[in-house]
Amino acid sequence: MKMKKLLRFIPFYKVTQPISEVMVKGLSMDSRTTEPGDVFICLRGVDVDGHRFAEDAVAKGAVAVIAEERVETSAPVVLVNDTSRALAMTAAAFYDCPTEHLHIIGVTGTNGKTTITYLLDEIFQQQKDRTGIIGTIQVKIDGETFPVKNTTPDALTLHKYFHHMRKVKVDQAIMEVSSHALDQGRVYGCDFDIAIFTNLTQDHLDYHENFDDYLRAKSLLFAQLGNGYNKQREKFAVINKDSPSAKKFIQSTSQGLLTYGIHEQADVKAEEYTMTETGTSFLMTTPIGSIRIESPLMGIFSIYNMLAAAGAAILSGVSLETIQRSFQETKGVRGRFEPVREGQEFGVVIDYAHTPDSLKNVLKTLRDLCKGSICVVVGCGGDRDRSKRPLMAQVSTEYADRVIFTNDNPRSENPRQIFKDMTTHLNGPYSIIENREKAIRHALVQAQKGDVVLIAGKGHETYQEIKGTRYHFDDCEVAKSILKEMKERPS
Ligand SMILES: CC(=O)N[C@H]1[C@@H](OP(=O)(O)OP(=O)(O)OC[C@H]2O[C@@H](n3ccc(=O)[nH]c3=O)[C@H](O)[C@@H]2O)O[C@H](CO)[C@@H](O)[C@@H]1O[C@H](C)C(=O)N[C@@H](C)C(=O)N[C@H](CCC(=O)O)C(=O)O
Ligand SMILES: Nc1ncnc2c1ncn2[C@@H]1O[C@H](COP(=O)(O)OP(=O)(O)OP(=O)(O)O)[C@@H](O)[C@H]1O
Ligand SMILES: N[C@H](CCC[C@H](N)C(=O)O)C(=O)O
Ligand SMILES: [Mg+2]
Repeated sequence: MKMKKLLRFIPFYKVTQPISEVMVKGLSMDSRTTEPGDVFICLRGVDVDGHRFAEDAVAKGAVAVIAEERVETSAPVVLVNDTSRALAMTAAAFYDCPTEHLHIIGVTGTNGKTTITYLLDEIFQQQKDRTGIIGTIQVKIDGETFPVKNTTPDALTLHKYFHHMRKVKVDQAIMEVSSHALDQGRVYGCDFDIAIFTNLTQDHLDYHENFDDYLRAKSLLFAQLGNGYNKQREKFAVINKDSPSAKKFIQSTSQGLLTYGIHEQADVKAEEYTMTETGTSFLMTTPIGSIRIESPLMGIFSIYNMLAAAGAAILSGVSLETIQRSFQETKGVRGRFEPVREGQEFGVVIDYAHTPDSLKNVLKTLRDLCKGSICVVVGCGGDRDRSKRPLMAQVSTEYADRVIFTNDNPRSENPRQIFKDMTTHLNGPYSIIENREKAIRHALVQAQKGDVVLIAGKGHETYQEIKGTRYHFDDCEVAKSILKEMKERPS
């Protein structure tokens, strides 16, 4: 592709050398993986400034550099005012604007994003649509899976996946949009057709300065709705009306609106809901009619997730009967309220709750269902929001009968410091067993008939990151093997 064509969506830029003869084979934002013929884009990162690596990239064969300031290099430099946006715009140009041709649903909010994307995946697959999912667990395009580094990939990787989705004729692209991604412009220029807001509670205050900044980042998805290249299709925001932040999200968009909720007046609403040990039941009222939903998914938070998914599905033309069937047959999502059954007389649940609000929701749900006592095994991630640690610890002692604090992913931090942050002002009994396997074993061995053990925080994760190394660790696998051992050698 000609350099000029690559730059066609960037409204104005300056060049240090003529670029009319420059031919581009690819794009790179990382000098460590730059290949001959690439254009290197210098991003101002959270940790380092990519401008420092322009020369390295050119030495590796980059034919031009896109930067915000002059950099010492023999290759032509294109000067722009914002390289994050330039990355998104050149990625769109290079991959021939895939988002313009795809029907894309974006989901944002503190909790529920992964679950909603999988609920939508199941709904669309009921009607034999081809789907593409991008999110925390993996990228899955028409059944083919790819591992992920981030919940929302950088703009370049994202456009590669969108391009692939277009090639394999995906009907519905469904993706999670994190606040980091919105703040860093990873989805800038993506032409979302539907944007879903789940809820906003505390998380990521290590990255965002305060709650308002976190809210502002999340609301960018709605503020940017309709800014894409395709003006033909109507865009919609799907908003949880029961969230205290609903009004701010509604105000941030000028596009179509569909609301959902349980308590407030909303377009898609759950009424007459009941919970049992086998799931949830409610009457779902919608602009196209009412239908009874029976689902194996547990907890009020699951009803919210179903309402959000139903809202987006209705806007995408799916019938209520298809939605009903899908919610009834759902397999749930890996690591989200996932039961582990090895014939034991007590319940074991694996859940990805790693925020105060999600932990509270899951524990409250268990409290409503469990006749015995509840034991929680939980920790807090290192190099992440420190201020959520005491809150998660407090929720644990408040809603569980037995509390075992253990390692999550300590990352570069000393686990003792994490436990200290969790427990300094904590009332109520708890124990600390640093080794996660030992903590799970302790909880399972102590459990009595009718009790429930909740293993929280890591859900689907298959690793534990300690001091820069990722060791294989899978809560479900560990719990299963201990339960099997207990069955074979009862004490
Ligand atoms: C803190 C954070 O968000 N970091 C993200 C960010 O990286 P960064 O800005 O720190 O990059 P950097 O290391 O400073 O480098 C700046 C630039 O220099 C380049 N570079 C760097 C070194 C070098 O030798 N050569 C070189 O060219 C880099 O490629 C980059 O372009 O941009 C990268 C590309 O998009 C992300 O992969 C990376 O995510 C890291 C791995 C991360 O852990 N992020 C988490 C916090 C995150 O984003 N989480 C959300 C989900 C949260 C949730 O919902 O719970 C997510 O979407 O995953
Ligand atoms: N609607 C909801 N409201 C509150 N908590 C929820 C909701 N849905 C799920 N949860 C809780 O949050 C946990 C994470 O759910 P899920 O993975 O769907 O969220 P996410 O937004 O994708 O999280 P992440 O930001 O880590 O990717 C679940 O395991 C459950 O405990
Ligand atoms: N997307 C979240 C996941 C947290 C999961 C938890 N297990 C942890 O490692 O803190 C984050 O990166 O903050
Ligand atoms: Mg997720």
